[in-house]
Amino acid sequence: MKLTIIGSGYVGLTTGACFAEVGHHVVCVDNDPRKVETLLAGQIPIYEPGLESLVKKNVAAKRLRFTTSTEEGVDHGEVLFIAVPTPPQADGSVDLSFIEKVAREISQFLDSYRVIVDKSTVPVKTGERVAQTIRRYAKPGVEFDVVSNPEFLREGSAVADLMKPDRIVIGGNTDRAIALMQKVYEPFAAPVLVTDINSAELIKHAANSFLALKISYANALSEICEASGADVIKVAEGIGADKRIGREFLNAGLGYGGSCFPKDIAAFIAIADQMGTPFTLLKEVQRINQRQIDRFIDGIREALWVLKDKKLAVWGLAFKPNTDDVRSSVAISVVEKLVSEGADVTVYDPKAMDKAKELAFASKVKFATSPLEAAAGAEALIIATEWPEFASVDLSELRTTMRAPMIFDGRNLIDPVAAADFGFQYRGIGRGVVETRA
Ligand SMILES: NC(=O)C1=CN([C@@H]2O[C@H](COP(=O)(O)OP(=O)(O)OC[C@H]3O[C@@H](n4cnc5c(N)ncnc54)[C@H](O)[C@@H]3O)[C@@H](O)[C@H]2O)C=CC1
Ligand SMILES: O=C(O)[C@H]1O[C@H](OP(=O)(O)OP(=O)(O)OC[C@H]2O[C@@H](n3ccc(=O)[nH]c3=O)[C@H](O)[C@@H]2O)[C@H](O)[C@@H](O)[C@@H]1O
Repeated sequence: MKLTIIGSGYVGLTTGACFAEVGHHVVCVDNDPRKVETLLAGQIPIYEPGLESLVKKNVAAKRLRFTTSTEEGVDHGEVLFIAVPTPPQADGSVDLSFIEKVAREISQFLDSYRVIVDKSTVPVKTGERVAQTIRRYAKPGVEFDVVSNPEFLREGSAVADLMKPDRIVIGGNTDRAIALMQKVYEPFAAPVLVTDINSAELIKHAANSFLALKISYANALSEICEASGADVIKVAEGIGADKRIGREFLNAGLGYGGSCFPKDIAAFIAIADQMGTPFTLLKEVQRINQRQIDRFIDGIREALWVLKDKKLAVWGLAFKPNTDDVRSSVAISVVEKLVSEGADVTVYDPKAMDKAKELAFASKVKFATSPLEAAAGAEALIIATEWPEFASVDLSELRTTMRAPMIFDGRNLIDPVAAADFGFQYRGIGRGVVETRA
């Protein structure tokens, strides 16, 4: 099929490449000329495992191309996917101006039937607004349908998630549009759930909120574990073994971050308020998430006594491993907090340093080229992102290079007993303080 993706970021580019991989002919549109130039030059603007080879292969096979022209995209695709940003506003509600703009742009070039699919994460009832906008600006009589097809991929495993999704949700109001959407997804051999548009939109916010709720549940447990001397990892294993609960997303840590959970939970709260059905449970989820980072910083301050002029190493800047994405990264919030209290911070991340260097905090920290270089002379090490490379650092070398042996492990990455054996004082999340045994 001929498909168009409007917005070629983390979601649009990966989706476009995966659609091309299963045989569709895909045009990816982006209104950022620099991004399109980069893509046309054969480079990938983001780090996502497996994406570069997929893009190159499908560009070479002439199933994937890039343009800045929405007109070309509308002309090409029988189905037009919208994958533009839906950022938060100050009050938590979504800024839908990118979606509205694309709807107007599409309507300008619409000559014959198209399915216009919202893949961006949007509040319930956005589809109705998109249809209304296109109807208002398009030529009279031109036919189209609007569909909601939320995306559930995770950064860091986006290609795998797209190629083998748990489910595909198609929210549509006409058989014609739903049939075309089923054809798009046929090659993926995944379970398809067909719903009305409003339900599909709600599924996305409800799914992300539930995952965030699971994380906050684990984080709330971590506090009781610390107070009682229990181990949150064992508790998570114990409850997660029940299939009705499941072990995934019960990892206590610094709280959820990234470009999606914080904004989507705020957006769901805002739309529920607007509907007159306040979702107060989610406000508690947010509160626990904030409390987790505050407690972590309190723990560092309590252990180190004074933060001013302390030489600290921070491992990890990305909001999670296997990505270079630093948007709303909790790791960066931790660094900013330490810097604001006068600490002398050196940071290292395997993939996210270039993106981090573009942010305001960058001028106030030093960037190292390896985990051990970051830790050289440090009076404490803070682990903020659970990159596998950090788990394999030689603890004996780490001990030798640091000035004082303290590890604050915000992601429970290091084995506390091993750390203690090598002479460290170790503080994880929900696992108490383990004193040095060396
Ligand atoms: N990043 C993720 O893991 C996931 C994101 N989502 C949702 O997908 C949407 C997009 O997110 P990302 O891909 O992360 O954002 P992104 O910022 O990486 O990409 C969006 C792209 O849209 C382009 N764009 C903006 N306005 C445009 C226009 N008028 N015409 C053409 N291109 C335009 C931007 O230049 C940018 O390249 C958001 O609603 C997000 O919540 C959903 C699932 C996963
Ligand atoms: O809507 C979205 O954009 C996406 O948001 C999340 O994906 P993503 O943000 O890429 O990453 P996650 O793996 O979900 O992690 C989000 C945050 O939660 C944290 N997390 C995750 C799991 C856990 O057990 N504990 C925990 O603290 C991570 O460190 C990270 O900061 C969802 O998992 C995707 O299904 C969804 O499509």
